[in-house]
Amino acid sequence: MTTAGQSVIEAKGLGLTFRTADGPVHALKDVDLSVREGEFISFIGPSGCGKTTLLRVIADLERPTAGAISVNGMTPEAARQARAYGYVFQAAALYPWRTIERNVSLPLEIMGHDKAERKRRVEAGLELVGLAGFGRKFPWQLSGGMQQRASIARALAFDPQLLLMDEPFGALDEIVRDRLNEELLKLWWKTRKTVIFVTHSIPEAVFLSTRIVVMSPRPGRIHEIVDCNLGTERPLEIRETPRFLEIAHRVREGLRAGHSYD
Ligand SMILES: Nc1ncnc2c1ncn2[C@@H]1O[C@H](COP(=O)(O)OP(=O)(O)OP(=O)(O)O)[C@@H](O)[C@H]1O
Repeated sequence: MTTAGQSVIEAKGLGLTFRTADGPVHALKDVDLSVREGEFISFIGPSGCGKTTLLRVIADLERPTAGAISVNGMTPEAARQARAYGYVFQAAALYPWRTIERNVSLPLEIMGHDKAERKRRVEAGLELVGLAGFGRKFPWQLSGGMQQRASIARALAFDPQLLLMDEPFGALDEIVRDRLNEELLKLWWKTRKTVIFVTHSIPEAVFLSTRIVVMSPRPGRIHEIVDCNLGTERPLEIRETPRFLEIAHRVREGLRAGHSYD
C-alpha cells in the first residue's frame, strides 16, 4: 500500500482543553500525527477519547490550545478557506426540502459555480457513489445508506483531496454498512483521496485502513498506530483471513492497554 505521497497532516504536541463551567476538560494531549497523501487513516478508541475533536481540529471547527498542526502545509483555517477537505457527519445532515441533487450542489452554489458546472459535477458525484438517477428524489424517499452516499457525494462535490468522515456508517445496519465499506474502498482507490475516518468498529477500521490510530481516553492521546498492510484488493471475505484477524487482535489489545477504567 502506498504511503509515499506529500504530507497532508502534520500534528506535533497537539492539545485541546475545553473550558467548561465544571472545570477544564482535557480532550486531547500530546498528539503527534503525520498523514501522507493517499493514506486511509482510521481513528478508533472508546467513547469520549477525542476522535471527533481531533477531526474537528483538522477541519478548523475547533482550535487547539497547545502544539501545532498543519493541513496541506497550511494552518487549518487557511486549508478550510482553500476548501482542502470535505466533511461527512454521522447523520447524513441533508436538507429535507432540497432534492438530492440540490443537496449535493449546495457547496457549489455557495462557491458560486455556474449552473452548467454544478450540473456536471453533481451528476459525476452521484455517479461516483452509485446514485445516478436519484437526483430528483428527496432525502426522505431514500434509505439511510443512500442518504449517507448522497452526503459523501456532497462532501466530494468540489473535489477536495482530503475527506474527513466522522462515523459515517455508525447508524446503519451491518449489511448496508458492509456494502458501503466496500464502495468506500473502491471510491478511495479510484479517486486517490486521503481519508480520515472515525469509527468504533475494529473490523471496519481494519477492513478500510492503511493505518489505524488507536486512541486512549482522559486525556485523549494516541496510544498506538497500527499498520494495516492488507493490500488494495480487499473483498469482504478478507475479514476471515489470519492476517486480518491478527491486525484486529493488535488493535483490540491496543484499545485494552490504553483504556483507563477509573
Ligand atoms: N464543546 C465541548 N465542550 C466541552 N467538552 C467537550 C466539547 N466537545 C467535546 N467535549 C469533551 O471532550 C471529550 C472528547 O470528545 P469527543 O467527542 O472528541 O470524543 P469521541 O472520541 O469522538 O467520542 P464518541 O466516540 O462518543 O463520539 C469528551 O469528554 C467530551 O465530553
